[in-house]
Amino acid sequence: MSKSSSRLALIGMMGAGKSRVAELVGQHASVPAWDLDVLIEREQGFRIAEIFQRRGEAYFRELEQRTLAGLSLRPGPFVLALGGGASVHPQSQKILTSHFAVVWLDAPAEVLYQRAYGPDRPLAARGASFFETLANERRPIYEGLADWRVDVASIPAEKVAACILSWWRGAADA
Ligand SMILES: Nc1ncnc2c1ncn2[C@@H]1O[C@H](COP(=O)(O)OP(=O)(O)O)[C@@H](O)[C@H]1O
Ligand SMILES: O=C(O)C1=C[C@@H](OP(=O)(O)O)[C@@H](O)[C@H](O)C1
Ligand SMILES: [Mg+2]
Repeated sequence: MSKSSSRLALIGMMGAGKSRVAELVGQHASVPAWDLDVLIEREQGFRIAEIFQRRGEAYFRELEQRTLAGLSLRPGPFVLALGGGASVHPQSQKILTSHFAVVWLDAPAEVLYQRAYGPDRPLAARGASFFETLANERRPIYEGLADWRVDVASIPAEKVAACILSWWRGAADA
């Protein structure tokens, strides 16, 4: 791989397992695992749903972009779970393309919705039909950014993490 592969970014729709799998990859590879949403919540002192409610989605998207830009300056190795919408911002796409090995966790929208539905995710709370439309809109973006895609529909998070780690090690050696 021509770009740096010492920073690994997990992208994909809500419910794909990015947060859980990043933790597992971090543990198995003995590298730090960061979660963009957690970093934003810590910095802001509010949960994501509260940030959406108080400041709106556009404000949250700027926070995602700024936080990702900050992380891209940190030396690797580390693994980062993005939020599902964090790879939509054009500036974030540039950062991902130039500073990260990018893995897309993919599954059909129905599967992801079942996993994502709940009060913590304001956009999943808008219902299955909105979720599916959003997933279809974002699909080409994830596809364009990904160095590798993994189908997470019917394999457990532990196995997803093992597959990704093995791919990452291969990418680092390439
Ligand atoms: N491969 C998987 N198979 C089944 N459930 C999973 C898998 N990966 C994650 N989950 C579960 O799905 C939910 C969403 O996972 P999470 O890591 O928060 O996803 P994301 O960060 O992509 O939104 C959690 O309850 C998690 O335990
Ligand atoms: O897809 C999105 O727009 C969002 C995904 C969430 O993260 P996960 O993908 O980790 O659930 C979180 O950033 C926020 O609720 C918005
Ligand atoms: Mg997450």
